[in-house]
Formats: sequence, C-alpha cells, structure tokens
Amino acid sequence: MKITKLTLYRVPPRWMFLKIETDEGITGWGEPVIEGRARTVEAAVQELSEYLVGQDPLRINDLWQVMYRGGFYRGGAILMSAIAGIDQALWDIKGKALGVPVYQLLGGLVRERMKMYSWVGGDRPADVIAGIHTLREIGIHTFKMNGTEELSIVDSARAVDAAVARVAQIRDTFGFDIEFGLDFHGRVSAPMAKVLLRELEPYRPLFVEEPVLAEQAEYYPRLAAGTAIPLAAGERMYSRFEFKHVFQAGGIAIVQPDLSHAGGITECVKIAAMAEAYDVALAPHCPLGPVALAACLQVDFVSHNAVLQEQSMGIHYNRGAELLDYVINKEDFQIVDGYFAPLPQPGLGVIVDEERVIAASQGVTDWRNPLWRHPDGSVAEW
Ligand SMILES: O=C(O)C(=O)C[C@@H](O)[C@H](O)CO
Ligand SMILES: [Mg+2]
Repeated sequence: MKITKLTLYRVPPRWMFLKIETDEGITGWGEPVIEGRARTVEAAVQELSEYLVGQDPLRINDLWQVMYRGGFYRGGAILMSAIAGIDQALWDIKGKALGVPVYQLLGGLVRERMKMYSWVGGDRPADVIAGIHTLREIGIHTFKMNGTEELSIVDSARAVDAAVARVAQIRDTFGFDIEFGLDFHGRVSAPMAKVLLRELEPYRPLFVEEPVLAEQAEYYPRLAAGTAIPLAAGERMYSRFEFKHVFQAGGIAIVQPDLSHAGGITECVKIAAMAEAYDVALAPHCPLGPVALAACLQVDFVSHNAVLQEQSMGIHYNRGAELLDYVINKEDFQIVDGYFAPLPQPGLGVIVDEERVIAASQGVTDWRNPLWRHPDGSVAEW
C-alpha cells in the first residue's frame, strides 16, 4: 500500500482535519491542530508530507521516527501537533486495512468503559452551578472548570477569596455527590499557586490542572509537597522527552498529554506506559474535535492507568460547530452514566462526514484565543 495524497480542512469551531489517501482506496483521518495556530500546523503537515507520499502507511513507527528525527529540529507544539494528526491518520488506515479498531492493534481492551468529564463555566468561570445541574440530568457527575480569572503574579486576598468562594458554593450546593477538577490554565504564578492550593484544600477538588505554566514545571514537586490535592499537567508538553523530567522530579499525579499535540497515538501510548511505571494516572487532554477524541479513547482502552477522558461537548470554545457535527456514527460516542464505550468501528472508530467537512471548510475564519491584559495594561495569561 502507498500513501498518495494528504488533504487538510480547517473547520469551525477551531479544528483541522487531515485526510490521508492511499493507492488501495483506504483513507485515514487525523486532527493535527494547535488551537489558534491552525495555519502554522497546516504548513508543518504540508512540509512533512514530502516524507510520506509514496511510502507504506502501515510502517507507522518508521514514518514517525522519520518525521520526528528527519528534520534535525524536533519537538514543540507545532511540529508535534503535525506529527500527531498524521500519526492518527496512519493508525486509522492500519485499523481499517486489518478490519479492527486501533485498540486491538495495541493489545486489546483493559476496561469495558471509560469515565469522562465535561467542562462547565467558560473562560470566566460563571454559572457553574447551573451548568452542573444541567449536565447531571444527563448522567454526568464529573466536571472541570477554570479555577480562577486572570491573576497577577502576586494578587490580592480578594482575588483568592473570589476563586475559593465559587468552589465553596459548588460544595454547598452539591456536597461530595459530584467531582470536579480546577484548571488554573496557566493563569496562576508559583507564589499564588501555593496560596490558592492551601485555601482550596478543604473543598477537595479532584485535581488542580496546570497549577503553574509548563515552563515552571520545577515547581510541581514543591507545590505537591504542600498539598494533598492531586496536581495534573500535560496539555502543553509535547513528547516523552518533556514528560520524563516531570516523572523523574515527581509532583504530578495525573498527566494529560493531548493526542493532537503530543505526537499522536504512537507517542502517547509510550507516555502512558512511562506514567504507569511512576504510578501516575493518565487523563488525556481533549478540548478538540471527534477525531482527536477517538484517538484518545483508543489509548484510554489499552492503558491501565487511564482514569478520565476530557471531551468537548458543550465546551465554551465550540462556537459554530459541536463535537459530533462532522461524525456519521454519532451513536458510537454516546455517553452512558458518564462513560464512553469502546468505539466499535475499524481504525480510530470515527466515520467522518466528508461532505459536511468540505462544506464547513469553505470560508472558515481563523479562531484566536482572547488576548487578556491586567488592569495595569500588561499581558495576562488567558
Ligand atoms: O481543555 C483544557 O484543559 C484547556 O486548558 C483548554 C485549552 O487547552 C484550550 O483548548 C486552548 O485553546
Ligand atoms: Mg487545561
């Protein structure tokens, strides 16, 4: 079998789908994208396609090494997202060629269903109570929200109290009948993370995500030493070679590699195995589309330490399209009592509505995250 063509589609809300065609008529889909930098990743995929057209798509490991090592420079958000989407499409082709879901190619199921969670509250975490009520009615009991609005490197007790009050209100309303993670989203500096974690301790969130920015990873063990709250990170780390430092230093209880940013299935199953060796849980990051989610689920169902799966249904970013709008086999993504079942279709398990993708890609606008500024005019972490 030979790869014949790569085609990219940027579509609302902020996703990009890659279609890889072969000379035997089998097509694979991937989702290479960095939210807000889709065109940059598009260029990276186009450059990498020079190594792929004419090659055997079944030699995923060799193609991955060629893409990772062949251009001298390596790693980082853009290149690893381009590799990720290509890798997903190659696994999709291989599964379809052999007539099995990718998890079968990775050794088969380790579980019968995979627990998921939903976002509530948006960029500025408001209305979380209403959001939780709504989602509980459809059997979802695990949530994530932004832990705070923007914070200065050292901020006021009032700002800390506002963040804590929201969490207190959740516990007052729902007690411990629900669980939730708090995403600090990189908005919190090391000094403030220490303060916030201490004040949030009594409310026992399920985890605190990105307690500090990934470039401040040396603070993870120090912060962990001061709190019982499990710390989570990983969406802005892009390969085993970044995660290994976090495993060795300790402090992170849950790693969250993104299947569309951290080199795809080939890389993320290796990250999952490294995490298991350090007794670290896996909770793949996935605020993106259905192909990315399908790739996550293929890894979840073969990873013993997978505990939670993010998905974007109802997320505040999905303006102009929802998670399953481009999916034909919507029923396979049904959530039952807060869990996904293994995807039954061969390959990644998602049947893409190509006509709808092509139509949606016409005249699509480029998504950008907001640029926030502090009251003094300096740039704030969004
Ligand atoms: O889902 C999460 O955990 C996030 O932090 C969302 C963030 O990754 C945005 O997708 C960036 O545009
Ligand atoms: Mg996050």
